[in-house]
Amino acid sequence: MATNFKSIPIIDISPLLAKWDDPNMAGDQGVGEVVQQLDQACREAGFFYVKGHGIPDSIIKEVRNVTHKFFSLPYEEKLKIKISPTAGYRGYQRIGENITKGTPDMHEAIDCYREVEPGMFGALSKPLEGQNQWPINPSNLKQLMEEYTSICTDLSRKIMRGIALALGAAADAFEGKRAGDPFWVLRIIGYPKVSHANGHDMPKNDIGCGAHTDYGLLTLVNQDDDITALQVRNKSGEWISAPPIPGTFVCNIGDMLKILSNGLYESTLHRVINSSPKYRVCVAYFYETNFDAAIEPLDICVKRTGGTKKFERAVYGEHLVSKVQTNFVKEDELNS
Ligand SMILES: N=C(N)NCCCC[C@H](N)C(=O)O
Ligand SMILES: O=C(O)CCC(=O)C(=O)O
Ligand SMILES: [Fe+2]
Repeated sequence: MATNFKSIPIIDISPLLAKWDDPNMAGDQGVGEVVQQLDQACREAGFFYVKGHGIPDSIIKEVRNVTHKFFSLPYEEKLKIKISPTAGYRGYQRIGENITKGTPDMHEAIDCYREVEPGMFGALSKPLEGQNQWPINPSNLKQLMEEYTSICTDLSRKIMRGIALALGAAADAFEGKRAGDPFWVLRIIGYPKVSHANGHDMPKNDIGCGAHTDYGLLTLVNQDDDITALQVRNKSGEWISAPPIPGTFVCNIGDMLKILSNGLYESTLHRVINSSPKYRVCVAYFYETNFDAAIEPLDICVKRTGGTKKFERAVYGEHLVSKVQTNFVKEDELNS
């Protein structure tokens, strides 16, 4: 259950990474300390920073650099990889195209998903079938993002082992049928700088991304290191900033982990407001369960929360598809 946290904890996960594959990891003192910190962060905020993750700073920065380059291209250029339902909802969306709780978000983005081959999960995965649409410019964007995705997948799998232990489950609780073959989402996002019409601050809407929760297990946020824009809601409704801390990722838990933990951990509401005079980018990687996993509270978590299941079983792929299909639908279309 979220608390009235005022800041977001920083966790050095290097002891966990050193032992993630060791059958005796649960008994290791260093791992134990990381697990305890993960548990506290997930209970109190649902958000934490990780350092000691081992991913070279050069890759993290290059990912943001190419993102800046792509978004600075002319509009016609970006539209060459335009998102559409027939492209499996993959590709470029212009500012205001993504909608959160009925309001257009002031961001542009490239949405990428793990490849879904025709018929892979039957009707369930049909809307997302297709391959990612990559721009020709910057020429290294595709290769870099693919490499980055695979690095983030490995890192997330290891962090999830720590989170499994934090819940009192076996280290491999999120492998096998739950998340042994994890789905992933990558969002390459750009938030325009605050606009100054007629010398006044008159942004059409200042919300870069409206309040939402993420859909899966764990999100890794790689944000520009000089702009504070991401905000996280605490229990009393205050918005707590998650300022960039160089060398770290901001991590947060998603809806599937809320269900698995039977509410011991919550997927915390967050939003983005870029009120700086600079264009901001963020590359958000989402580590998810297996696409067709039927997710329900873990027995150990049900026990620890009084013996009653608080959530119905949910199929991750259904949750994702229903979100994706409404993210681009305008209010008037919804009501008609
Ligand atoms: N895959 C994830 N988590 N994407 C986050 C986007 C959140 C905004 C979206 N319009 C929404 O309302 O969910
Ligand atoms: O831009 C950010 O810092 C976070 C973006 C986000 O929350 C999302 O895309 O789900
Ligand atoms: Fe998010």
